[in-house]
Amino acid sequence: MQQQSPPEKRRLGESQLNIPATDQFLRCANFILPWLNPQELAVVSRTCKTLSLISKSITLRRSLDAARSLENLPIPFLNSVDSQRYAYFVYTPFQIPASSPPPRQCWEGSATDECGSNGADENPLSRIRSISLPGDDDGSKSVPVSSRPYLESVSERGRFGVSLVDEYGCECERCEEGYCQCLVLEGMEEIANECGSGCGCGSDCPNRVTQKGISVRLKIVRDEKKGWCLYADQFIKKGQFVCEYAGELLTTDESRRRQNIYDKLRSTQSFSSALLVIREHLPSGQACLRINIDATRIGNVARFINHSCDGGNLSTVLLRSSGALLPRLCFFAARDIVAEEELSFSYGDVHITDKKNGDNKKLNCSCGSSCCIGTLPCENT
Ligand SMILES: C[S@@+](CC[C@H](N)C(=O)[O-])C[C@H]1O[C@@H](n2cnc3c(N)ncnc32)[C@H](O)[C@@H]1O
Repeated sequence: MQQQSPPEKRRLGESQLNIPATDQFLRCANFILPWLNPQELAVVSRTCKTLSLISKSITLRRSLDAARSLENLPIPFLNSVDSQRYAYFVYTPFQIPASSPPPRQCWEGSATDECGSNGADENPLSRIRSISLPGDDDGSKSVPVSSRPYLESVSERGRFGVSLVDEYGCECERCEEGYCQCLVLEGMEEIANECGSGCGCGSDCPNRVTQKGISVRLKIVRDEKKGWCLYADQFIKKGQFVCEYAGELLTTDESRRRQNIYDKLRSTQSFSSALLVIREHLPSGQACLRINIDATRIGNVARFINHSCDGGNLSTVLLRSSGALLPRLCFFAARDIVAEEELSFSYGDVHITDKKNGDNKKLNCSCGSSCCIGTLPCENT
């Protein structure tokens, strides 16, 4: 009688058993460790030499790209000041709805290629006259927002985008650079516009400058006084798009709740927050709408842009694209910027005057400009 070959299932099982235990261990470690945060990674690395080596290589690769391959170019961390190799946060190139708790995101070298989903996609917003960026203190800083005819849309850029769509948009098959009805939407004169998901044109439309992601070389450099700072790593021409301020969109109640937590954290440990408040003012001058973007836990490289009392070298533009309901805050070069220059903007011009309660909220400013006031701008959120 002819002997039957063993069933397919059994053969697979046998070949799995043939993988040496060390290989299985390494595969497992390489799969799991990129999902860990720095504290968890440190704990794991103390357990054995192999895990220590894997953790070190993950740390090195993380320091080479803060953007986790989610931008067009890698954005490295450089630190000659202390032992911190990188800042840990979940990366999103776009505004996303608030997420509590923050999702896990695979981060080693190439997040999406090697680890599949990057976690942030598990997470399921006129006229503007001022922006406030509460720092580690309890305050926010108001700055005037300039408006210029630049272009964009969040929703088309992928799964992170907030897709609150209206039906406005051009019907051009191919828009001319700088000329399209989208660039001047009626009743939206205070906000810069660009083509977007409500338009007939495609993603290669020349009037969608900010939809193509970060296209200038940037780096994140550690400073003894200011912490991490965003630097230009190439010449950036005046008017060129640099990046948008991406993070979690919060309700005002939630932004106040988080700011209280951040303030407490700052009083007990070295902690940097990046909660930006954008205020829309009525013609009467009264604030009527605010957009709160928190890049502290989930954000992009804009969270590393520090304050400068002289206004800095970046201008902030509130930008709305056709088809997207909410505007986004985008940074453009306010003048020609040379490589190795720190990127900065003014957090505002409101300073704590309350002598009784204000002192513990005041943060020293180290912008180094000739007009430095000595403390970071702030106001109550
Ligand atoms: C949006 S974060 C900027 C990135 C921050 N340096 C970091 O390490 O994450 C804002 C915080 O950076 C620090 N910072 C910003 N501008 C500064 C300045 N001119 N001088 C000193 N610290 C500054 C403050 O701690 C502030 O609360």
